Amino acid sequence: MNPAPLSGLYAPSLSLVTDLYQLTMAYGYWQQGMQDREAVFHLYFRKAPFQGGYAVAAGLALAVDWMENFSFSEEDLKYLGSLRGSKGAALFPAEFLHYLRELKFTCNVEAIPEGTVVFGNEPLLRVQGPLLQAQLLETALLTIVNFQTLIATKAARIREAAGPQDQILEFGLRRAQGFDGGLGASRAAYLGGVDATSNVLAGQRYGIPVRGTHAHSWVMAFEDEPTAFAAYAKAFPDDSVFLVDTYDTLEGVRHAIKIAREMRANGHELGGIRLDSGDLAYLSREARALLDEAGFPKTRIVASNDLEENLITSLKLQGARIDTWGIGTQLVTAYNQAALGGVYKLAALRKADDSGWDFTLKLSEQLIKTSIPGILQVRRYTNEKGQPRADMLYNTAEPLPEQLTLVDPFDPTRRRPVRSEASFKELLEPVFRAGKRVLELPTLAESRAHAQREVQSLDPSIRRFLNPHVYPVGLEESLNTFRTNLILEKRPQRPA
Ligand SMILES: Nc1ncnc2c1ncn2[C@@H]1O[C@H](COP(=O)(O)OP(=O)(O)OP(=O)(O)O)[C@@H](O)[C@H]1O
Ligand SMILES: O=P(O)(O)OC[C@H]1O[C@H](OP(=O)(O)OP(=O)(O)O)[C@H](O)[C@@H]1O
Ligand SMILES: O=C(O)c1cccnc1
Repeated sequence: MNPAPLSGLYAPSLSLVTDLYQLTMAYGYWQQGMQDREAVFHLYFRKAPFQGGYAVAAGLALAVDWMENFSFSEEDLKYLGSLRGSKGAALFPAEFLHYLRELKFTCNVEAIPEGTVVFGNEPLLRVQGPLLQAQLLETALLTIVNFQTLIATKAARIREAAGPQDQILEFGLRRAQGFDGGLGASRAAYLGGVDATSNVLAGQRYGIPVRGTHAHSWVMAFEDEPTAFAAYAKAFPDDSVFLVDTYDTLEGVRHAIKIAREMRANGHELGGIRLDSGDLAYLSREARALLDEAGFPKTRIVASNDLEENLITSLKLQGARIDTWGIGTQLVTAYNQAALGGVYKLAALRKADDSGWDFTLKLSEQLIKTSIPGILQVRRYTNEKGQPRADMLYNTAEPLPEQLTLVDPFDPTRRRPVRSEASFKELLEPVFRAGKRVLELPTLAESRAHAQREVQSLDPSIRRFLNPHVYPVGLEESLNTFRTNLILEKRPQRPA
């Protein structure tokens, strides 16, 4: 299935999904005659979310869709034309609105494919093109990539805790940040490794398998629990999972077994039971024993109730017999980290006389917040098994030296020479050339499979939740020297 647009929820146009300042800057660039100066921006985050050791890149297909549809409709222009400054004059003059009407997307875009594991400071996207256009992409690209990457990473962590065999169902829509948050979260959660969603729109839109059980209200709507189970089994004789905790969980399991026997007599099998409260370790062990004794060793045990990766890990350590995890709130809201702080920074600007590049840098008191100049590529070095060993950021606008050395940008005394025979791949791939898409996008299921391979290829020390090992991401030495000199040049040198 083709990645369908997020558009549609908020018809008719999405090009106004932006912050006002992007448009005021665009007008200013146009007024200055700078609109077509070639610029390079990088989109990257600084720290992996959840105090983890990695992130799973996500959102590219949605970003591509948004960029392909980038244009201002008559309605958009009418609205922009109606905006007034504080003295009552039009914020944007008619000539500029006309310019926006005619504007065609002509940027070059490179991106790291969805599902790839990524680390702090690595550009997930690189946009090169006319300054005004590249600026106008900022907000939407960040909105898409920050949330998708955050949720895909959370899902990958939940997969890590559950292990490769267990089923993971995403149940979060009711707790999501609005319809769009729910839809986007279901997509990213699937990409990051869940098996199915209860979100029907996400199933329709993205081809994600839809699954579910039933609610307490179903049981409460009948005179007793066995009658409710029997009625559900009648409706879905081969697709029933009974929620057993409405009154008394283990009594509920016995009722489920009673109905499962009747189903079997009619040639059907109970799919599973669901536990949604109480001590899930104890109850799942007891439920497993009751089901096994009664001859239902294949009946699955689903658990839900505010679960997340650390709880799953703990339940497994406690010997829980849960094989299917229903995860809602904690996953779709990325409960313990509200947002990924990805940024979009200008890194190069063609000189006004077109004689070459000016590499640009955003200074900060904190070195981690000081940006990296250049037209960057990410090179991933791998070992003989294809496992990532270290990444190198380098400036593609400058020739690479013969002997490559990775330098830790936060501690230049930490350096690693690169063996000349080391295998590597370049992570940023061309997506748009002069506004035309040149990359065939993988399906969501393909990106999901890629994500699982990628996470598995990481050393367990980087995947663990508690104090993960820091994966080495270095600047190529000449880039690091260039950046340090640029920092020294830009930073005011105040006398002591
Ligand atoms: N064995 C366990 N070890 C650690 N945490 C558990 C265990 N069993 C359940 N939990 C978790 O404890 C948290 C608190 O559960 P809580 O007591 O609020 O729910 P409950 O009262 O059993 O059910 P509810 O309030 O939904 O009816 C939940 O996140 C649940 O997943
Ligand atoms: O706990 P989550 O991970 O968010 O998973 C989704 C929850 O949604 C459902 O119940 P709901 O929360 O509507 O009611 P309940 O808490 O009373 O079971 C379901 O039973 C889960 O408990
Ligand atoms: O199908 C389920 O069991 C389900 C769906 C949404 C939320 N909680 C549970």
